Amino acid sequence: MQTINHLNLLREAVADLRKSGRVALVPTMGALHFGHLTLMREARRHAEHVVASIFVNPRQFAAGEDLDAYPRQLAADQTALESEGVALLWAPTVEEMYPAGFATNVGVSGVSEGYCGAARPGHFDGVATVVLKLFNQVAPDVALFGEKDWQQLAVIRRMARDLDLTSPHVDAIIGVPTVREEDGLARSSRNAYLSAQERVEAASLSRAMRTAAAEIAGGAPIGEALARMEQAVLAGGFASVDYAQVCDADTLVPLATRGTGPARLLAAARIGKARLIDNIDVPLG
Ligand SMILES: Nc1ncnc2c1ncn2[C@@H]1O[C@H](COP(=O)(O)OP(=O)(O)OP(=O)(O)O)[C@@H](O)[C@H]1O
Ligand SMILES: CC(C)(CO)[C@@H](O)C(=O)[O-]
Ligand code: BAL
Repeated sequence: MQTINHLNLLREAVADLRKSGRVALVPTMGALHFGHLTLMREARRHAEHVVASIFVNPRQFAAGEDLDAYPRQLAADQTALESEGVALLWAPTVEEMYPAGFATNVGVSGVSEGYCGAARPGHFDGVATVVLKLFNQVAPDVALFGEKDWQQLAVIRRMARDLDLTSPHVDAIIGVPTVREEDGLARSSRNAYLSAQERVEAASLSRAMRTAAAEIAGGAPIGEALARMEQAVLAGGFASVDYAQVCDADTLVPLATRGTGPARLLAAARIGKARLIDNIDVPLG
């Protein structure tokens, strides 16, 4: 596996790969875990060559967030990617991604607003800007993202439709189901912030979400099920719940009552130094 830090070298290397097949892009911020590696494996089912990127994107961290503390472990990540058969790692510096004078911002209205967009001002502009740059830099045939970041996936899909990011750039944005620990906790680089006790308590989020989704599917009023869920998450050891909401799975418009289309329960909650997010399907009753 080649690790590349300069855009001109990236373009040459990707052009070489393209001679012998399709290229899949898997963008990450590093500190790789089994969720990421699942994305790499899935990518290999869609293309002959996998390009992974590792870039801790300053523009998607709001003021006062964990940009400096975010785990960085390039050598271990390289070993893991190599063993997954990744062809090329794109690991630009901040200066390479955002040269002096950089002045463009990509904003996606609607789906970016609310939920994590409300709690993290500017976050999804930062995500959309860097993902559009990554698409232009790599020009992949397909790109893969995790459903763990459901709102992020909705933002990227909206941007791809709106900005005509179709072949030969990106003709497929593929969402990969959330990979979980045995106790249900969604795998996340930020789980590394948890103490041993917080790690045990953190499972209460997905547990309470499963209960709420089942209650709603069984006919319970959404507001009441969410109120019980919040109580359970706080009793389980979380300090606060940023949001807990049932919404239309595609548009993310909040639902007060369960309709007939796909619905998703989205939540974010804080425990210790970590702010964890999760989402699950709300099945039709
Ligand atoms: N548990 C998981 N299952 C499936 N995909 C995942 C999982 N965790 C992360 N991903 C996906 O991997 C890609 C890179 O994510 P990222 O590097 O931010 O990792 P992360 O674990 O989500 O970190 P963070 O703690 O910052 O949320 C994203 O598309 C994300 O949705
Ligand atoms: C998509 C992404 C790599 C953009 O920086 C990031 O938001 C992430 O890791 O989910
Ligand atoms: N996994 C989403 C990236 C972020 O939280 O900034």
